[in-house]
Amino acid sequence: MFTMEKLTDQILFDVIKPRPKDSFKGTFGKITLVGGNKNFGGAIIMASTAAVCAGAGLVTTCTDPINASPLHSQLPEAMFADFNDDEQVAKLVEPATTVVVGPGLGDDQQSLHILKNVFAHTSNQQNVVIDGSAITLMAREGLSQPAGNIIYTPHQMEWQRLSGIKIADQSEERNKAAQAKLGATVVLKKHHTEIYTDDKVYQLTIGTPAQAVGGMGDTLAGMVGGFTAEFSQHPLQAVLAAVYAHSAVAEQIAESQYIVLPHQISRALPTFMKKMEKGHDEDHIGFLN
Ligand SMILES: NC(=O)C1=CN([C@@H]2O[C@H](COP(=O)(O)OP(=O)(O)OC[C@H]3O[C@@H](n4cnc5c(N)ncnc54)[C@H](O)[C@@H]3O)[C@@H](O)[C@H]2O)[C@@H](O)CC1
Ligand SMILES: Nc1ncnc2c1ncn2[C@@H]1O[C@H](COP(=O)(O)OP(=O)(O)O)[C@@H](O)[C@H]1O
Ligand SMILES: [Mg+2]
Repeated sequence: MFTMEKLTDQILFDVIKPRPKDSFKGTFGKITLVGGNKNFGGAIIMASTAAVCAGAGLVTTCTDPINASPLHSQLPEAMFADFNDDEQVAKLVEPATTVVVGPGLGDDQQSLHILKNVFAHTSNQQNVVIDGSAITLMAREGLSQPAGNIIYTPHQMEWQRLSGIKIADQSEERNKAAQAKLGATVVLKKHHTEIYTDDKVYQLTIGTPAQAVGGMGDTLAGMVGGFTAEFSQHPLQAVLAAVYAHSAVAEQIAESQYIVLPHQISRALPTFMKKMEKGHDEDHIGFLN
């Protein structure tokens, strides 16, 4: 059987490198995020903020039009599209390095229609991060997995819905078997998140209950999206680094705060990543200091 490999900060140094001088925004990937219905606009805004702050080159957010102004007031770097416009969404999904679908999408008929449209336009060259409502809808409606390098980011209940394994029965063996059936990467979120891949199972050994705040997973989905778009040569490493960085930054913030607001992680990322690009030689004790 597989033994879990514990993730260390080495994954950050492996993935986060100085940017090449001869580069432009296109070098760092295009990401299209789809989600945020009338009630859950915050979820897709948090995911988009994470993607921008993680360094994705071009970020487009497909969401309910009611969220356009809040999105732009929080995050002028992101472009907006109406998620009800099937043709426009298709045009934004097709060329993306990474697609993130699900944060705040909701689970009604409109949400399902939007999800099916996204799934119809992904391709195998892309990373497709499937989170939140998109996982719940896939499970409920029995949707087939779309084309792409698929990365699911379920919490334990979403994983129960998708895999059929009850939370109490979610052992490493059962989870691995379910992952193999899907042929996708599964980031099973909980205290000490586990990442199931074709070859190995990884475990996060950092992270804090100060992260138990709504929007924390939406932020992770945006970071996973941002990292896979930006560090697209090594998508699996990028996923692992995003998961590690998310909790490493949270732990630092939690040293002086009782809870961590998800957007604070995103806003701390540019400074955090600057420290990481210098590699192991530098004194990196206290990532945010
Ligand atoms: N500001 C916003 O707009 C927010 C929107 N959100 C969106 O709301 C939608 C529904 O997601 P939810 O996760 O809230 O609801 P779900 O109904 O999908 O999952 C929550 C249920 O799962 C159970 N559960 C068991 N183990 C759990 C675990 N380890 N972590 C979390 N829940 C666990 C909970 O008790 C609860 O019954 C998603 O699209 C999500 O992205 C949430 O992210 C909250 C913030
Ligand atoms: N007690 C905890 N310890 C460590 N991490 C936690 C804890 N509680 C929640 N988290 C993290 O917070 C995130 C919650 O994700 P999720 O439930 O999808 O949130 P949301 O959908 O509200 O954004 C996951 O990354 C999870 O690992
Ligand atoms: Mg979630």
